[in-house]
Amino acid sequence: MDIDLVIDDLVEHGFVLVPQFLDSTEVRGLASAMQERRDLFCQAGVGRKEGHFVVEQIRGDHIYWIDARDPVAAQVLDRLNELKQSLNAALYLGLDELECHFAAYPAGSFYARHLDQHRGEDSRVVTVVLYLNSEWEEQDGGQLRLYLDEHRHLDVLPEGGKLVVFLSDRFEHEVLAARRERLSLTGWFRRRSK
Ligand SMILES: O=C(O)CCC(=O)C(=O)O
Ligand SMILES: [Fe+2]
Repeated sequence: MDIDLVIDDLVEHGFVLVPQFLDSTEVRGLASAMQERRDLFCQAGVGRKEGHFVVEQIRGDHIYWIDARDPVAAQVLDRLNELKQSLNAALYLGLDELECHFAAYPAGSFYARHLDQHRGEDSRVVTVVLYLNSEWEEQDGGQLRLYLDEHRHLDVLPEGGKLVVFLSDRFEHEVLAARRERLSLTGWFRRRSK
């Protein structure tokens, strides 16, 4: 990964794809570590605090919040934190904490169009999504649909090892239904609270 190119792309477009952030061995390792914890996954909800509900018509994934010290994810968290340092050095974003979870979308489930920033709260600055699906084909579906503007969208196939980075307040996006279980690690670099 050429970090300077990644940052140039992010500055120019507000998003960037890194097709091989992890190699296939790393993807399999992380996916099986994730599967070992499947009993601990909870159905994801929408909204925060009192306004937090499970609504399968909006999102059908199951998630597991990753502790920053969790050895299972140590290597990948190190890599993501390197990316954060570079983003801060180049763009003065003041990114601090990385909040992240594993997500498993059962076949047929999806996440309707949304923005990642919670209403009235702008601490999520940059979204990162890392896919953990070995041998994913076009016909498996499950694309991340990123709405670039009113007229254009980009469909990203959730192929293992691919990282998508985008500005959290800029792009509405959705996850299309897949024909197989779809695995990922999703995170947000948050801004230091003032
Ligand atoms: O898995 C993806 O491609 C995106 C997930 C997402 O939008 C989210 O968790 O907020
Ligand atoms: Fe999202």
